[in-house]
Amino acid sequence: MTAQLIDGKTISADLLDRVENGVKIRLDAGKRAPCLAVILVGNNPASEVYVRNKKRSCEKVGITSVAHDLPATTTEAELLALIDQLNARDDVDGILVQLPLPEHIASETVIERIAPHKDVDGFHPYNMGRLLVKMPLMRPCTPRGVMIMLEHTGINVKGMNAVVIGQSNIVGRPMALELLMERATVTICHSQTRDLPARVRDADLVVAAVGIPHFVKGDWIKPGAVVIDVGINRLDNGKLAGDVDFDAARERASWITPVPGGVGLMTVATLLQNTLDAANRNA
Ligand SMILES: Nc1nc(=O)c2c([nH]1)NC[C@@H]1CN(c3ccc(C(=O)N[C@@H](CCC(=O)O)C(=O)O)cc3)C=[N+]21
Repeated sequence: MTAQLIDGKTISADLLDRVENGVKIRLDAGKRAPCLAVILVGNNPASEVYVRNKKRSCEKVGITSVAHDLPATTTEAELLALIDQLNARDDVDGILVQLPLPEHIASETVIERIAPHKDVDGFHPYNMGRLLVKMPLMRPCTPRGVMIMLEHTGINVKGMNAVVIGQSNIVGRPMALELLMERATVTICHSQTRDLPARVRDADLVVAAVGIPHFVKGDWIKPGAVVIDVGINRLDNGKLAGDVDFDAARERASWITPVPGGVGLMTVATLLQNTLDAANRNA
């Protein structure tokens, strides 16, 4: 069996069209365009690329983006003061602080400072807690994007054995909560999990979010399983690789996401959906 591709390009383009439409509906109703503030501290080249992509996607759908590019020497107090200003502005709907931050800044402190209703990343403990109790407000972009991909593909996770590999705050944990909300039987695996291959072999749905290229081997995949690859790993040859050994996994899975062209594109599109949702709730 060769898996069918879950195509992030098509599905994210579809989502961006829906967001663009949502923006038009606001404008027709005499409301202003949604506005996203993007804060970048320092000059991590990967972060600069991501932030540029976010800006370009905003333009495409008619969302206003305001860039705050700060030097690497910015103090935590200065960053917190900027967030306070943006929190207080009625014309800013979403605030995104690009991660990772320089080491002298505590990202937990920064994330907690963002007003929860402007936290378009969904990383604030308030928003994580809302997801935990099945009252989601702002949902983390990557897991929400994965759920949109599954729905678009017609995959119903109810009753599936879902294995999430990775327990991070930004992907693994909220991914598990999203799948649980749709009544999958969810297992979160991590670096201390015993016999990970055995866990994966039992999975109808695998979400790989480890950050190690080709970490998940093809022969771990149960025949017919759905494979979602969240990994974005830059190899020495400059190419991008996922966390899954794609070529081998593809021979066993029923559906699989490619890298690039998979989940990453959904993350950005979902960020814009979150920004539109925030604007519609706020003003
Ligand atoms: N506050 C914050 N929010 C984030 O959402 C956030 C962040 N910080 N820091 C960095 C990570 C990474 N991230 C990606 C977004 C899009 C692609 C993406 O579009 N990938 C494409 C193209 C990749 C390429 O060609 O470079 C693809 O997979 O096909 C990847 C990774 C968001 N992040």
